[in-house]
Amino acid sequence: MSAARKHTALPKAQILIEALPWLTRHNGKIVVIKFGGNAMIDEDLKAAFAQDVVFLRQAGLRPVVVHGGGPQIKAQLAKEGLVSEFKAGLRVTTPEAMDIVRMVLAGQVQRELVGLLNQHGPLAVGMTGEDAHTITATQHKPEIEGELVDIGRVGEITSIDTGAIEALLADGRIPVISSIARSADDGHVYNINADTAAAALAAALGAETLMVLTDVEGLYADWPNSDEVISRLTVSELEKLLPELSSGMVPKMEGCLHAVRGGVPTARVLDGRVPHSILLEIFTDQGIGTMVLPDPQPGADQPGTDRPDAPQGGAQ
Ligand SMILES: Nc1ncnc2c1ncn2[C@@H]1O[C@H](COP(=O)(O)OP(=O)(O)O)[C@@H](O)[C@H]1O
Ligand SMILES: CC(=O)N[C@@H](CCC(=O)OP(=O)(O)O)C(=O)O
Repeated sequence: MSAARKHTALPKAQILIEALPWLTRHNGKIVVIKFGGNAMIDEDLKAAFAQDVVFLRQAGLRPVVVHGGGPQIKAQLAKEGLVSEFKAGLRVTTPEAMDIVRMVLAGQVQRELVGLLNQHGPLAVGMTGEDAHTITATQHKPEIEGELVDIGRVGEITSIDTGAIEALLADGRIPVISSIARSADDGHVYNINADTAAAALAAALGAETLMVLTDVEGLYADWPNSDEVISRLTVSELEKLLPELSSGMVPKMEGCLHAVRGGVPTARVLDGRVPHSILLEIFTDQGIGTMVLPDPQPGADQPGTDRPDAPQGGAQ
C-alpha cells in the first residue's frame, strides 16, 4: 500500500525537481507581469492568475503587477453614453473619459485584483502611477499620416520613480499598479497604455523579465492569415517586424522592445487564456508564447537549448 502511494506521488516530485533550476535562477528577482483587459474577463482565469502571482512571491521571486482594463473602460464609457475611439492604438481620452478611465482602473479593476491576491494573505497593495511620482508624463501626440494629432489626456512617460514600488517589495508586498500617470506640466493625470507602462516599469526596476498576458497564443508571424506563433525573436528582428503589426499588438511589442533595450534580459507575450500560463513560463523547461531577447553579442555562443534563458547548468 505504502509502496503504491510512493509510486503515484513520483510525477509530482519530478515536476518540483524540474522547477528547481528555475527557482534558483529567479530567486529574489523582480518579475513585472502585465495583466490584460481581455485575459481578465473570465473569473476562473483571474483566480488562477492570482494563485500564480502569489506562488511566485512565496517561491522567492518579487512580482509586480501592472494591469489594463480596456474592455471594462469601454463598457463604462458606453454606460455613460460616451464614445470610445482609438487612434494609433490609443484611446482618445477627453477630460470626461479620463475621469472614467481613472475610476474603472483604480476603483474597480485594481481593487478586484488586490482582493483576489489578498485571499492568499496580506500581500497585495494597489496604487496608480500617480502615487509617489511613480509615473510622470506629458501629453502624447501620435503622428498619424505625417501630422501630430491631439488625442486628449493620453500621456507619454517622461520619468519613473521606483521608490514606492521598491519599498513595497522590500516589505514583502505585491504592488498592483494602474496605468495612470501624474502630469509633469499641469495638475491633472494622463491615461497610459498598460503595456507601455509595464515595459517602462520593468526597465526602471531592472526586472528579470517582463511578462505580458493577452488573449492570443503569442505573436503570430502572419496574423490574421496564419496561427503560427513566433516562439522567440531578437530585438533587431522585432524592430523590423514592428511596422507590419496592427492594433493591440503594437504597444505590446513596442513595450517588449523597450524593456529589452532598457536592460531587461527577456520579455514575453503569453496566452492569458491558458490557466497558470505564468507558472508554465517561469518554472518549466518548455515555456509558451513569444520571447523577445537581446541581440547576440558578436563572438558569443549562440543559445543551444530550446530555452535561451535556461538556468546555468541547463534545464534537464
Ligand atoms: N501579429 C499579431 N499576433 C497576435 N495578435 C495580433 C497580431 N496583430 C494584431 N493582433 C491583435 O492584437 C490583439 C491583442 O491586443 P489587445 O486586444 O490590445 O490585448 P489586451 O487586451 O490583452 O491588452 C489580439 O487579440 C489580436 O487581435
Ligand atoms: C491610452 C490608452 O489606450 N490607455 C488604455 C489603458 C488601459 C489598457 O491599456 O488596457 P488593456 O491592457 O486591457 O488594453 C485604455 O484607455 O484602454
